[in-house]
Amino acid sequence: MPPHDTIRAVEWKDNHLILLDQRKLPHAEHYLQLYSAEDTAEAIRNMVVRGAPAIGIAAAYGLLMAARKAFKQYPHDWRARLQPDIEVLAAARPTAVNLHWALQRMLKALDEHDADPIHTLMAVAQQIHQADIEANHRMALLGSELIKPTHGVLTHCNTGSLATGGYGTALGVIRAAYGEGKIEQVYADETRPWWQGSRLTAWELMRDKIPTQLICEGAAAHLMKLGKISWVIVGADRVAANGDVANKIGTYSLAVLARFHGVRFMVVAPTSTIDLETVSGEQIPLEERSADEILNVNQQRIAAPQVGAWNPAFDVTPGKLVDILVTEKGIVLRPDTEKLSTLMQS
Ligand SMILES: CSC[C@@H](O)[C@@H](O)C(=O)COP(=O)(O)O
Repeated sequence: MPPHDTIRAVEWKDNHLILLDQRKLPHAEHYLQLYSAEDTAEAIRNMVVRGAPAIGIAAAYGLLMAARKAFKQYPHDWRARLQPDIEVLAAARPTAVNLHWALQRMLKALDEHDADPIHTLMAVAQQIHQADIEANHRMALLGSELIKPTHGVLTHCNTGSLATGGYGTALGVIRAAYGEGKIEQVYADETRPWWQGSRLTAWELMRDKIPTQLICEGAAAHLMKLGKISWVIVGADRVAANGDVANKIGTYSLAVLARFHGVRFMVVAPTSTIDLETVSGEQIPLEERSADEILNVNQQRIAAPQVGAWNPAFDVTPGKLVDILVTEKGIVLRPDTEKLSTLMQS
């Protein structure tokens, strides 16, 4: 197996959850051991674990730990006792629908198989985890097939092994296409303010020895104008029924720039990220995080005294700016309500 397959940001071992602390990368590879839903929710909120599929997987294991505890302490009314933990997990971050999708899948399985609930939850959590890894590999093949040999591609945020069960969504496509000799150079946005590009994507790509250059988000238009890239390839935190895509702040700017410059725009996301109950991007809850993330770098204030900051963590790219959506069930050109509903029924 190639080295990138060995990174696991989320692991279940000896009945507890192990998370690679992504706040410390790339300087330290430090793993946290978690034993409760509260600690899991806190780890999701604080970005120990991040990326839509990875937080869904972590939440599933969080719910499993909560159920085991409730079942032991309150054998008669353990389901009711579980409710606060479900709510804490669901509220950890608002935008990635994978979190809610994973919790719903766990609860549905409980309703359908109440004979051995803990065993059922364990099996479903592990299945969610494994299915995500398989979906990544499938999407990598499908996405890579679309790429003709090119000088460069641009990606945003981190969508690799760290953001998923393993391998990655957009980064999985980039890995596969690079492996097939179709990409010479990856450009990665540094992704302010949390530096997912500089700290995480660059770390993953350097481990795989894939030629990568970081750019400031502000350099993207110039990069496109110079003809250095033919694709922008990104992930998603939620795809609404009409094809609108919520993803890391800055994704929308890239989509607008790409259309203007004749660069193609690919979104790579498993079907666990598609939310047919959310009609359009306008209804997607977009997380806003603390102004401190912008005002400070490494806990040191860099902004002038007294100035404030607005820190939206996600934006919405209209579906009409998406050239191709790649899912594990297949690809969708210019996603819209009809195409996504057909895809989800397939
Ligand atoms: C496969 S990850 C897709 C998205 O979750 C990713 O692009 C992203 O925006 C992550 O944001 P983050 O705030 O780091 O959780």
